[in-house]
Amino acid sequence: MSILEVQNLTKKFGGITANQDVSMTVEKNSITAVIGPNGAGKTTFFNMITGVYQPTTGMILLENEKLIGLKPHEVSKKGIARTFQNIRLFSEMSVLENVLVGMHTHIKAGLVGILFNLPAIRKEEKASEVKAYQLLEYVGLAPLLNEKACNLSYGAQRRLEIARALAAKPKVLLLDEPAAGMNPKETNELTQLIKRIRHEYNLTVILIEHDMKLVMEISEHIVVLDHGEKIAEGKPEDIRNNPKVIEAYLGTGAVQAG
Ligand SMILES: Nc1ncnc2c1ncn2[C@@H]1O[C@H](COP(=O)(O)OP(=O)(O)OP(=O)(O)O)[C@@H](O)[C@H]1O
Repeated sequence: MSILEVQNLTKKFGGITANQDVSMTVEKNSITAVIGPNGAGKTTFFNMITGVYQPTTGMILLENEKLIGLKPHEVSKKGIARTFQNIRLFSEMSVLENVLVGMHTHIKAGLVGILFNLPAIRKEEKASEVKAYQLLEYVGLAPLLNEKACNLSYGAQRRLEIARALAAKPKVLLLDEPAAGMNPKETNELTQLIKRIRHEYNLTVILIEHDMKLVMEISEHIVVLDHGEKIAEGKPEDIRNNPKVIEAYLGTGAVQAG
């Protein structure tokens, strides 16, 4: 059963066509990778799904509901969370506070309740802290809950971003280059974490990633973009041997030459 339908997405920035007529169907509870050379249009594609950019043309449906026209926080409320290529944590805030920020879409307290410190609000805050702590335990960061985010190692910051995204209780989680800058050990831990999250949070995961080992190990479905267009899609074994894909990565003539 599909959860996300992307139909004929095109995005133009003036004379540049960043995405041209890109379609994709994402199965519920699956892991899909979006790959392609630098500048292929991958981040633009994520930005359209998450409401950062509106497509020039095309349609996006989450469980048959249209997402076109929604702002990023509205898309998040519908159930799509993401992490960013360049880590976007609140660096001066604690690890726990960063996760609490991710929960704000689900906290019911109104301004009046917060201002007057009502008991019901205090109870809700306490419950949020417990949930945030559980998420930190899950990603292995509980011992560091009071540490400033900027003091964490690179790999730990990426895991914190994932915990913060999970705090929004998403149905679909988009990860933009989650392994960028990680060493092989951290990448391996991340791979296991993504696999666990998918099962235990009943999530659908879509990731942009340049680390092909991770992509091939983790994905059930791969979509390949080049110059803004989808040039291939399929299972890892099909993509690995697809001449168009090899050519896109290695340059024209590579397939014939190889
Ligand atoms: N806001 C923007 N204004 C103008 N052009 C843009 C904008 N965002 C992206 N582009 C252009 O769209 C094209 C696709 O960029 P995009 O960042 O989506 O590629 P990418 O596949 O994510 O690249 P990378 O792997 O290097 O992150 C590029 O030519 C880029 O310069």
